Amino acid sequence: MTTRAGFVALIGEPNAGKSTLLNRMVGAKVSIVTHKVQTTRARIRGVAMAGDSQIVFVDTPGLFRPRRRLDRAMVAAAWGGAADADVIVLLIEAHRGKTDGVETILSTLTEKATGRRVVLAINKIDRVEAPVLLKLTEEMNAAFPFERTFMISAERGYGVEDLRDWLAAAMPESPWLYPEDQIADLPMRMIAAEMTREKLTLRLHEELPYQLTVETEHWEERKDGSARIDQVVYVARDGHKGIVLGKGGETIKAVSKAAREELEEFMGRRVHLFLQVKVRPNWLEEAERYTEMGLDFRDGN
Ligand SMILES: Nc1nc2c(ncn2[C@@H]2O[C@H](COP(=O)(O)OP(=O)(O)OP(=O)(O)O)[C@@H](O)[C@H]2O)c(=O)[nH]1
Repeated sequence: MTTRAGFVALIGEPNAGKSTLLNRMVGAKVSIVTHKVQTTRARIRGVAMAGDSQIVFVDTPGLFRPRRRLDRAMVAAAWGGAADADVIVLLIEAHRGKTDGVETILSTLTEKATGRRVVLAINKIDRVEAPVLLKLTEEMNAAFPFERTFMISAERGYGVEDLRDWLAAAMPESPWLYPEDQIADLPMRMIAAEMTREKLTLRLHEELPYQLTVETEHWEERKDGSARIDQVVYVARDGHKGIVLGKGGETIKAVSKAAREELEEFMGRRVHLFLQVKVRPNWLEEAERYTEMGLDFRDGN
């Protein structure tokens, strides 16, 4: 079996129907959760399986309305995400047509996405007559060389399968990027890890050890409707462990409580959060240090 896997950046103005479309392509559970993510930080919005292809949809938070400095950084990151994607899908609304917002996106695409695979999806076709749709298609294709144009109604499901199948075939040959049994809760796992990381940052400020990462290792749905979440905070050195734990475990306890409260609010149910701090040295850096000392670490000398 030849498997395919890759990244798709779904871009468009707010309200274009991105969440609705993802719902259709990925499955309700994931998108309901990720709808709120639009305004947060997680990059992966959902993973769709189609035949032997795995399509990973990446988020473009705050792409077109940069207000504050943070937003501008996010826009840059979002474009980074779009530019790295195997395919970019621009979603527009049939009845609103080529708005100012769409024109801004088109000029950014022209500037940053030349040579990329970009397709157009005109959504909400249930709201317009055929001639309007044809005129819009012409107008859009005159403005940018889209590889394909899809006409869809995300809400009613028209044309969504065609788009998904096309994307599936457009993915590069590759092993799957995520194990199938993790796909459903992958975005939630990442969001949960981000929340803990944010609480650590808030608490430690500049003391926050570099190379600190948070991973959600285990996620268990309990019969009583609550979730048990186990996370590991990885630090690069033993000394960093003490900083994260704090005196008598004070810091990690406060972080855990704050993260749990935010998760409970986000998920609308009870959460049991367990944090562990582990040292995971940066092997590459270690290897380089050894190499500098004349030892070839990688050969096991
Ligand atoms: N008529 C019609 N309405 C649609 C269609 N697809 C989405 N909508 C509606 O458009 C609105 C916006 O859809 P969302 O999926 O929330 O849009 P979004 O792009 O994710 O919005 P943001 O999260 O704000 O960026 C909702 O009220 C949807 O019900 C469609 O095919 N036809």
